[in-house]
Amino acid sequence: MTDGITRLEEHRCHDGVQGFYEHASAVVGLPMRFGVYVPPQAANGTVPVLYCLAGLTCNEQTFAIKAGAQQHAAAHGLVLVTPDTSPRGTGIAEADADWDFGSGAGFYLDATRSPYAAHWRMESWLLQELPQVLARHFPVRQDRAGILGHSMGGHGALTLALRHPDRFRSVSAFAPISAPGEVPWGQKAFRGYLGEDQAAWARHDAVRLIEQGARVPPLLVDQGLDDQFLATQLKPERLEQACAAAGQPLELRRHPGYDHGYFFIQSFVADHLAHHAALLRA
Ligand SMILES: N[C@@H](CCC(=O)N[C@@H](CS)C(=O)NCC(=O)O)C(=O)O
Repeated sequence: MTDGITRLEEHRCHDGVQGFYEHASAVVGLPMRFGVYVPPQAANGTVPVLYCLAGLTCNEQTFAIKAGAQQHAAAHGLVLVTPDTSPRGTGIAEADADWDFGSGAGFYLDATRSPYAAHWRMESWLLQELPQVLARHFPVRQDRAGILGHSMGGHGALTLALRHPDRFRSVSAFAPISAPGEVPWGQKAFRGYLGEDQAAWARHDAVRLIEQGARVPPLLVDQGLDDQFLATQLKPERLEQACAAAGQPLELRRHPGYDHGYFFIQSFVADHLAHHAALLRA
């Protein structure tokens, strides 16, 4: 333990440090893990922070290991934070039954339904508690935060930014679940975590939030056209329609031949880091 966080691993990486940490989360009521990449520029003072949210079945290591983002964070002087995707070790047997719900599938919201409400408090952890932990232990500028995510994490990046526009200066996504209330992954999660209240679903649905007037800085979204989840779960055209109708700036790039995985992400991650750096360092 070091004043509230446990250091699990640290590795030199592109002249900075990639670490993985755990802290006793009061909000979640369990230990929570996260990765932090500190770029070399942080030796001279605090730098902007970019939260990187991963998808279903992932944890705090997945984006850090597979996306290849550190070299670009080192070039731009950004701290990268990779939170775990759900509480772990909750003792709720049904939470480990499916790969697309429960453990590894927190959907970046606070559950209101039993038994999940006790620990599935990902939004409060990410917005309230984790930033304070980061401020105490890492050289981050609290007033310069961006957020990106992949798939379920893309949903998280879009909805957290739309719900808390004062907190994020830059937003982007890879293959996000754009309209969770309309697709099986999102419907299963919302039913399990929120119940049948459609108004509650809408508060965590990027398309619905934009339709209802929420706005964020210009969005960058990349989507592979050979993504096996494109038509059934992701529906980028719904995001495109909502943004066009609302006047929300969106650059949606469709890439022939790319699938859903991290080889797609690492092919375009440089553009995302540049997008965030331009807005965070301005
Ligand atoms: N387990 C699912 C796939 C889950 C999946 O593709 N997860 C994505 C996020 S939604 C991911 O990033 N997986 C981890 C990886 O590719 O390393 C299946 O078998 O269809």
